[in-house]
Amino acid sequence: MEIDKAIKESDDRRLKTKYNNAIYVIQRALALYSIEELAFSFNGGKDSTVLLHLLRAGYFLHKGGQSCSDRDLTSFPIRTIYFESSSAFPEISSFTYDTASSYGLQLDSISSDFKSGLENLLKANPIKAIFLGVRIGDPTALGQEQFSPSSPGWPPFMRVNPILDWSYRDVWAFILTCKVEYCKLYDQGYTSIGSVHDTVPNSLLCINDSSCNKKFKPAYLLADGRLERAGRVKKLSLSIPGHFPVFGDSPDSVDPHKNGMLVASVIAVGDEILFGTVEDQLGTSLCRKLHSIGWSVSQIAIVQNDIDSMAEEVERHKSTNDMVFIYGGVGPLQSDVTLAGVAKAFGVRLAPDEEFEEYLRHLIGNQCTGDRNEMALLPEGITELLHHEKLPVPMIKCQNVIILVATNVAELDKEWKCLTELTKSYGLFPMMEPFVSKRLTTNLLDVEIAQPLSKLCLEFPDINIGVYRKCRNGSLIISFQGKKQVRVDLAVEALCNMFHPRAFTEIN
Ligand SMILES: Cc1cc2nc3c(=O)[nH]c(=O)nc-3n(C[C@H](O)[C@H](O)[C@H](O)COP(=O)(O)O)c2cc1C
Ligand SMILES: Nc1ncnc2c1ncn2[C@@H]1O[C@H](COP(=O)(O)OP(=O)(O)OP(=O)(O)O)[C@@H](O)[C@H]1O
Ligand SMILES: [Mg+2]
Repeated sequence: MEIDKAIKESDDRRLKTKYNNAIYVIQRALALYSIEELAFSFNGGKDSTVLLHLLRAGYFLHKGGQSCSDRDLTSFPIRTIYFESSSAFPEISSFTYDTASSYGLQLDSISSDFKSGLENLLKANPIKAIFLGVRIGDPTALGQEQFSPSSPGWPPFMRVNPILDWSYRDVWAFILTCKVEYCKLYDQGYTSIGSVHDTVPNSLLCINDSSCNKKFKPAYLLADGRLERAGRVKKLSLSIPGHFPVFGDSPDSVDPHKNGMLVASVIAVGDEILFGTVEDQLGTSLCRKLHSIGWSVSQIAIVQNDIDSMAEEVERHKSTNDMVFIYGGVGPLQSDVTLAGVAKAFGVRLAPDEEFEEYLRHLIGNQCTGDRNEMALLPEGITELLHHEKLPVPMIKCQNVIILVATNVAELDKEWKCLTELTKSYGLFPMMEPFVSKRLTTNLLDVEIAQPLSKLCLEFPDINIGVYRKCRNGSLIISFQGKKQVRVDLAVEALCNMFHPRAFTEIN
């Protein structure tokens, strides 16, 4: 069997381990179910292409056919299902059909949606388990194991995921080592393929030539596999945390989300802040930075070094804010609970991350007394590492939660600069229209201005009007913050018109 031979002859130890594990899962499935009870979900994508070859190898080895050649396997007995769609790329469809015919697959093309297609399939056939090319990191892989029953509400079958623990790099290592054919779209910059409506070439592979024509490098050259879905076109939607809207023009409500405003929150982690031993300066600095890119901040929370408290806080913040920034509690100490708290909030495990381990290897070399693998544990399937050449360790992004490693303001300044540069290249989060502000000072009493200000707030819901004083008996300072200069000016003018001409003085 050529595949098995190619892997055995390769000196890529990691690939051999991944291959052996996948073959083990396939052989378990072949032992547990009869051939008629199994199906393979194939759609011509790179992951299902890898799975096809693993299944052929696994079936072969299961049959004890070590000495057979590829050509002996002219037909493959596991029923193959393809959910055909009119919005699939023609290259994907034709690759699927061509591959099916080259490898003698019994292809069932299903033109209904996944759920009803599966219902009919299961009614008409004794199928009990379906092989899928799902990998950790795919949005649909959350919470799945190598054998996972279908979700509630889906027809009952076992999902078998032999390549669940494979990374993007592993997939390409397999394809290139075994020299198997793949859909040509992957040579044109596509790195993960959905429908024609939601997939474009991955801009991280773009090469601009002298004639300004866009060209793309092949998918296997993508350096950071976590960004394989960067070519999936995002569906913008208002009011959903983590989904970034385009800034709206007509603010008409006090809810910042409804105003098209993006809202962040900040979580500081550390008993030392709560003991009062250490003064938190990063929170204030971060608010200022977020404000400078037009984001509003809903809350700064300080959390003790405790996984459950951390998880509860993250869970609350991530569902009500577009972005959550966390600092503190990252490292190898027993008090460093941030990553475990984030993993718990998302309901995923902490798992060793090969790439993060590589960073640690460079950073701490042989000084590590514990298992570096254990130190490189990150929330599984939801983590992106945000590398920047100026940072020794990447920042960590888990969906709409960004974990910063800064421990003081100077480090935060540097990290923020890197973050905004990365944002410009990869669109981590949008830079919004900056706020404009005006401040007035007055010797009027708070009881005198309380009512007029309440009225003003109702009249200008798009302007944040705040009042504070620097000492109990000092003058009042009134601040106006908004996105449109003309609205801020109008609010200021409206307030001034309610009192005598010299009641307010503008300050910087
Ligand atoms: C054979 C098969 C079985 C599936 N089983 C489930 C399931 O049990 N639960 C579920 O939520 N989605 C299931 N899905 C849907 C996938 O999780 C996912 O939505 C789909 O593969 C790709 O989705 P997209 O085209 O919306 O990106 C299944 C899909 C296929 C092809
Ligand atoms: N239309 C479909 N028909 C049959 N199986 C499908 C279909 N869409 C998805 N699948 C199954 O779900 C798996 C995961 O889909 P996913 O899109 O993540 O991977 P892929 O299509 O193989 O590769 P890529 O990530 O490059 O698109 C596939 O490997 C395949 O097993
Ligand atoms: Mg796909």
